[in-house]
Formats: sequence, structure tokens, C-alpha cells
Amino acid sequence: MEIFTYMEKYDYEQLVFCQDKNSGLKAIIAIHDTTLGPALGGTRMWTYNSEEEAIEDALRLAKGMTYKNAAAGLNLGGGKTVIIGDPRKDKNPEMFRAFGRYIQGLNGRYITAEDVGTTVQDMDLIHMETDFVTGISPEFGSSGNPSPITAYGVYKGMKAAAMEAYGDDSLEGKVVAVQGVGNVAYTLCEHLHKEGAKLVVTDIHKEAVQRAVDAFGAEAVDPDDIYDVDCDIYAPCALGATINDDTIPRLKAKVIAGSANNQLKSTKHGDIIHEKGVVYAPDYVINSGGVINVADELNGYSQARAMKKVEGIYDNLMNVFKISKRDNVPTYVAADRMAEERIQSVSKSRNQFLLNGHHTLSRR
Ligand SMILES: NC(=O)c1ccc[n+]([C@@H]2O[C@H](COP(=O)([O-])OP(=O)(O)OC[C@H]3O[C@@H](n4cnc5c(N)ncnc54)[C@H](O)[C@@H]3O)[C@@H](O)[C@H]2O)c1
Ligand SMILES: CC(C)C[C@H](N)C(=O)O
Repeated sequence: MEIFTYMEKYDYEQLVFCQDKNSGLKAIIAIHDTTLGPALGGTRMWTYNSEEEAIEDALRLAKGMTYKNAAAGLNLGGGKTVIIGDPRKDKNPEMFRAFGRYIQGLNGRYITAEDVGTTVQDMDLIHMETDFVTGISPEFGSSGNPSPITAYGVYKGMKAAAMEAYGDDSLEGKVVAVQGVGNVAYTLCEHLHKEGAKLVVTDIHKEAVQRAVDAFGAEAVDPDDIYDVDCDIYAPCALGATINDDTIPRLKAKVIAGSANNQLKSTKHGDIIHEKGVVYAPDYVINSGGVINVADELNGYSQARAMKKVEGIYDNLMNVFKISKRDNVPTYVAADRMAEERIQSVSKSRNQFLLNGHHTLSRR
């Protein structure tokens, strides 16, 4: 990959490589755009097949955060980190402390939180070195683990998508195929089970599947079989790019609504599902509950205020569906328009000269 060519194409601001031999830290912080404010986005720890794959993931996820934060109405830009390693085997406290010092070095341009493979305990270790971290333990006045709130937002968003597809937002009796039953999806399954939905689940880890089978009477299928399930709603809640050339002909659901980031392998796949009449809830709109929740920490956390905003995901998605129908464009395009309009309007007003409290002549 020609990194600068890629960064120029999608207008990235900064890419930071972090290495600490003692702890084994190898991390990449990608900052996409800080027009709306500091870049807020989680830290993913994953076993990548190559450094190039890790860089690409960090870049794609960071851009997704710019759009997510803008579409959610937050005054925040987009960034993300990936740490290369197996979260089940390769973690140690020194690794997260070393990473915290790198974040501190960015002096507030980037603020982190949890993502796949990282936990509140990891954020607490980062917090020993920097204040630019959210989703730490509640005793520090933080909002804690964002996953249950993300799950609630996805549940609300799924109801909005059901309303669009079926003219009724009840999920009772609907068959939902859930891919990946990790932190977010387990709580999502809890909400769906309570409402009377029928669950079909899969995960690459057997114990995660068993937990959902035991708690919600979910039916279990093998990871690759999830695309063939006869269901009303496909909920991708693992990693990205699962809506692609191979899976689209197999998917039977009328609705796609899940928590995973970067669900479309490429934009062309968003066009194909739109033409097939599938109601797709754009990933970064439906999964914005977690970032809405952690972002509230920047104002002194109020759970009531954050939850009120998370409830708004339903209306935000209905607005995306409205723009999609009005402009006759796929829903992913409608969501991008909503986010880009906000970034552009702020960037125009930021072009105005500001003294920011320092009189330029005072330096003479
Ligand atoms: N945690 C949050 O608050 C949050 C917020 C927004 C978006 N997201 C996104 O939602 C998704 C899930 O996040 P999470 O925090 O629940 O992560 P998690 O690691 O707790 O859960 C992901 C689950 O997916 C499983 N998995 C991975 N590859 C799979 C495959 N090929 N088939 C089936 N299962 C597979 C993993 O074993 C794991 O159980 C991610 O894409 C994440 O970026 C999370
Ligand atoms: C909690 C958030 C800051 C990060 C979250 N993993 C997301 O993708 O939105």
C-alpha cells in the first residue's frame, strides 16, 4: 500500500506508529479528521495477518469514526487505534501504559476508548498515563463499559429499520441472525429475547455461543452458516466486510442491522443490497450509542443526558431512510451526506480568522 497516496485520497491528517520493545506494544493510531473537534475512537486489539492489514484497518475505522461522530451530532473528529496482538494471550499492563504515554504525546488530538479486544481494565491502565481516555472505571467519574449502551442503541436502530421494512417496529416473532456474540451482541440478544424475537447465533468461540444458547434459548449455527439462515434480520456484530460478493447472494434477510463497524466490503455492496430492496441501517449510525455515551464524559458524565441522545438513534435512522427515499440513493450514501454536510458547514465557519485569546501584536 502506498500510504501517503491512500491518506491523500481520503484526506487523513495523521498516522502514528507506536513501538515498545519491553512490553511488545505495536500500535497504530490513525487520525482522520479533526474539523469538528478532537478525534475520539476506540482501541482495537487483534491478530492481523500482516502490518499492512493492520494499517488499513486503523485507517478505515478512523474514517468511520469521523462520520459516526458527525452523524451523531457530536463535536468530535474521528480516529482509531489498532494494537497488533492476540487479546487473549499478548496483553500486559506495561503495554497499555506505554500506549497511554503515546496518547499523552498527542496532547488531546486523540482520545481513546474500548473496541474489539480491549476492556475497561485496559483503559484504566492507559489512564495511569493520560487523561485522554474514556470508558474507564466508573469510580473515576467515567461512564464505564460502553458496550451495553451500544447494544441498546443497536436495538433501537433495529426497531427503526423494522419500521421501514415492515411498517411496524415490533421485533416480536422476528428471526434475527446474530454474527458474533461478544460484548455488544450479548446485551443486544438480551433486549431482543425480552421482546420475543427468535435468535440464531454464531461465534468463532464456542463458549460465547453457549452463553447465548443457555440464556436466551438461541439456536446455534457454525460461523460460515450464518449467511444462509432463513431470517428476517441479519445482525453483523463481529468484524467488518461481511456484506460482500460471496455473502449477498446467500443473505435472505430484508433488514441488515448490527453493531459491527465497516460492514460493507466496499460501497458497491451498499448499492447492490439497495437494489435488492434490503433495508440497511448504516453501521456508523446504528452503532453510535457507545461513542455518544463516552463522549458525554467530556461534559462531566450524566447517564440520563447520554441515554436521551442514544434514544435519538431511532429518529436519526428514520431521517437516513427519508433522505434515501427522497434522493433515491442507498442508505449508506444518505448517511454520508448527513455527516458530510455537518463537517462542511463547520469547516466553512472555521475559515473565519480567530485570535483565540492571543493578540498577535503582543509578541513584538
Ligand atoms: N463495544 C462497543 O461499544 C462498540 C461500539 C461501536 C461498534 N462496535 C463494533 O461492534 C463489533 C463488536 O464489538 P464488541 O465490543 O462486542 O467486540 P467483542 O470482541 O466483544 O465481540 C466480537 C465477537 O465476534 C466474534 N467473532 C469474530 N470474528 C467472527 C467471525 N468471523 N464469525 C463469528 N464471530 C466472530 C468474536 O469471537 C467475539 O465474540 C465490532 O465490530 C466493534 O468495532 C463496538
Ligand atoms: C466507544 C467508542 C469510542 C468506540 C467504539 N468501539 C466504536 O466503534 O464506536
